Amino acid sequence: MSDALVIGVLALQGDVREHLVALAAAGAAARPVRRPEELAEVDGLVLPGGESTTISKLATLFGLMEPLRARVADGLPVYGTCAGMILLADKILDPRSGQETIGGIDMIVRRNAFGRQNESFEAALDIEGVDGDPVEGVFIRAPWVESVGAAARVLAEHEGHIVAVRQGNALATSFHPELTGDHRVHGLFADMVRASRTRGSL
Ligand SMILES: NC(=O)CC[C@H](N)C(=O)O
Repeated sequence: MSDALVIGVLALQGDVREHLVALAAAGAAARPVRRPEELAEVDGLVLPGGESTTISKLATLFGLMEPLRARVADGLPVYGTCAGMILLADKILDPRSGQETIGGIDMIVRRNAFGRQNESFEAALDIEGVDGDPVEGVFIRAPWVESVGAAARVLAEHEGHIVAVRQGNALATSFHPELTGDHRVHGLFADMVRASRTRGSL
């Protein structure tokens, strides 16, 4: 494997390109992931925003669901935004019938909890692990986290609702930092990937 930090973006549906740009700005070699062979080559993976039911159906169709579960269970650093957060939840409160998740974070997520598309909003958030000014969070039909298990750490809340969580190598946010040009959250994730790779090579 090369020295560059390779971070993939699951590219089945959703705002893939914006994450590729944000990851490159955070110093990673960013590439789309559509096939199991591509998944095998990355040091970390972003699950983008989009429609979680569509992404999960396509992941099953493309033969990616089981490899994704296996790699995440094996400690692959992974970052899910919005629909990606839903995919990382061990449990969804209101799943569509047949909706599956990858899992990885012991949390219960409520889909569309912050309302519909036309109720989208931005909010300034203090996020543990991100220094400096608050991060401008963009919420689009966003989920929130109803509750987390003992192993999961809450990194940010908005109006009393949990909107950022980390458990081990898995990070999830209800909002979309890839849409603002502020790449500090992607930088936090790149640091997680770097740390995990260093540990792995010791
Ligand atoms: N912006 C988003 O990713 C929306 C997520 C969408 N509401 C879902 O359930 O997947």
